[in-house]
Amino acid sequence: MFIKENWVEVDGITLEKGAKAVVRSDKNYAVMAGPGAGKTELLAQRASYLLQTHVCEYPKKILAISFKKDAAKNLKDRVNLRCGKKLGNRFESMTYDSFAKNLIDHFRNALPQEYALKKGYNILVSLSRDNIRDYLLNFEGEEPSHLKGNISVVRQIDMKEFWDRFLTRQKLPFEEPKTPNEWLREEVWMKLLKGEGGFDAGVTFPMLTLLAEFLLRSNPLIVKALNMTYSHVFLDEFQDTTELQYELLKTAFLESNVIITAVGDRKQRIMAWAGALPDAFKLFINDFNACEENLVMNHRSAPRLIEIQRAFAKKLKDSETDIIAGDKWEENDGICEIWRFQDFNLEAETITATIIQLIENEKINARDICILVKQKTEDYSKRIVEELHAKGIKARDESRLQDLLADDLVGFILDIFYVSIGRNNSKEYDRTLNTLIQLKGYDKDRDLERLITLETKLQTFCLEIKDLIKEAKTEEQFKVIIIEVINFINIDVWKAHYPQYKNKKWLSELLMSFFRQLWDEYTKNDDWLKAIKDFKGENTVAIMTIHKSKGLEYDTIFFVGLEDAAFWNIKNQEEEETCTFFVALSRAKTRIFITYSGYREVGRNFNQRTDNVIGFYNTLEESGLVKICDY
Ligand SMILES: Nc1ncnc2c1ncn2[C@@H]1O[C@H](COP(=O)(O)OP(=O)(O)OP(=O)(O)O)[C@@H](O)[C@H]1O
Repeated sequence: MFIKENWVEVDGITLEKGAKAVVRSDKNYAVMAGPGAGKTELLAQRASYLLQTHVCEYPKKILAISFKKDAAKNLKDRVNLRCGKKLGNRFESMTYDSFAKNLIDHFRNALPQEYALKKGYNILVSLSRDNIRDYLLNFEGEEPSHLKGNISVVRQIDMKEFWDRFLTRQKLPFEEPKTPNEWLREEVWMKLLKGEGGFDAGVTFPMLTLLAEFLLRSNPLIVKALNMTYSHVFLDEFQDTTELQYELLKTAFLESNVIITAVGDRKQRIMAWAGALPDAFKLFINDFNACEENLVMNHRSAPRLIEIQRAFAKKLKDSETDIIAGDKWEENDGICEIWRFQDFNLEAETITATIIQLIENEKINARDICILVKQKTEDYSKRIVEELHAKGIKARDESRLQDLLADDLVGFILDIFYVSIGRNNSKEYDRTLNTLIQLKGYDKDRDLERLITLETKLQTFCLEIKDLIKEAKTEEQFKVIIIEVINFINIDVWKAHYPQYKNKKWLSELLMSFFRQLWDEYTKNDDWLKAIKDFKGENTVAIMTIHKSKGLEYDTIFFVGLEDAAFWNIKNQEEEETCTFFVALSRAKTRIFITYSGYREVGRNFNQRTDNVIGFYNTLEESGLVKICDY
């Protein structure tokens, strides 16, 4: 244990002055900092400080809430790295969605009777709007009197708008409905909660967030329990907080002693379409009486790239101007080029040739290269992927696998596989053993005998399945191995530690999806080691949308298709689209290549234009730091 005064940053990291103050603070803080400022590192150091000095006193915990599963996992991993798994056990990192879901799953029975959610409910990703339409067409119940018995009024409601916005617009409980929309909202909610009227019982995450907020508001004892569990709360990417999420946070923590640290960057607010508040920081500072801190470092990008980011920050009327690059860079480091092509075949060939050159000559790992698109990954990257594959370079759309790869159980099973195929002197082995120790609740200093027994068990099991893995040539045999692993790890213990695995349906879908992906890789490679590496995406160029790239960083970024069709809504939401492009720009450490192709088979007209995105080109060119190449 450290005395507060003696604590210094862990692992040789030096934080800038403002960040140091936040790490040691006992006040609510809003930390606003640009890309690469080290917001994740700040949170990891703060967690280490709080846990190592016992400011977060045992058995209290720290709760960290992020938007994406991989961000939550990255933060958890970073904390474990900085202060060890034992202290890291008291750091819970989850997404907003899982925070709401955990509350509901733990306390479902405490929901007011009429809002009781059926056990085994589904999570609805998108509404079956057709379901609502069918429901209305077949409606035989008592029609609302104020609609004068005319259900056709309700049938005219814009279902998309209804589903996207209206369904979760208002806090629970419902008031007496006054309009067709309000009547339909209550009908749909009730049917979904109970799984009646042709609907399966299910809710969307925004509905779950509303329910969780209502649950807390109706049960002060649960709020008290939360406040007794957590002494500190961290909120990542705070600029993207939605109104529903913010209300949940307020109900949970506003009247408590919990100390909140919210970090984010207004310039990276790209979730307005999903309901992000216009200025979440301002609300937080007022409501929670939070102090403000602005960070000035950019540890990620080379100086010339920071300069270009600054031009876009200005466009976004961001006050911060003097961002400082890390000291590993020379003043003139950083490459930004605009590549203009007549057609997308040449674009694919040029990108591929450059990637080969980067890998072979510059020794950049394929994993440190990313192809970014605004949307429709397949449409914009298909030709490039074909070209890369033809040249023997792996590339894949990461979006589908992001959640799977961030899952603890999937990671653990993969590690066991890796160890079993003979890699027992590896970090994977240490990780597997440490996880088992943690799940069993053993103490490394006191439970020596138990530790030896556990390690022997692990080694024996890995030897047993080693032969099974070697012989597995069919899908059935592979399935048997997965079942063996699941039996070995005792899924009930996992469920006790990680509540998300209590949901049977979700768990079986997760395992199925993992099973299919890994088997698919094996059939392609006929080699388990390669299959595991490919599954993890090692030596693979990543392809994703800007939204999926949030929080990530790559040595080199290829942004494909700075064209009107990609930013089709820019006229209506210029600020949000600028933020989105800003996120793309700021993922690059060393280089970013931005492409335009006169002909590309996307959109209505395959001749691509740049009239609406011309402002982006102008800002890039005016920076004087961008080279333009015509092919
Ligand atoms: N104090 C520090 N000293 C040196 N490197 C750092 C420091 N803090 C962070 N880094 C490194 O800088 C990079 C960016 O850090 P991080 O991802 O935490 O930034 P961020 O503020 O979350 O960025 P973004 O908002 O763009 O996602 C990472 O590679 C990280 O390891």
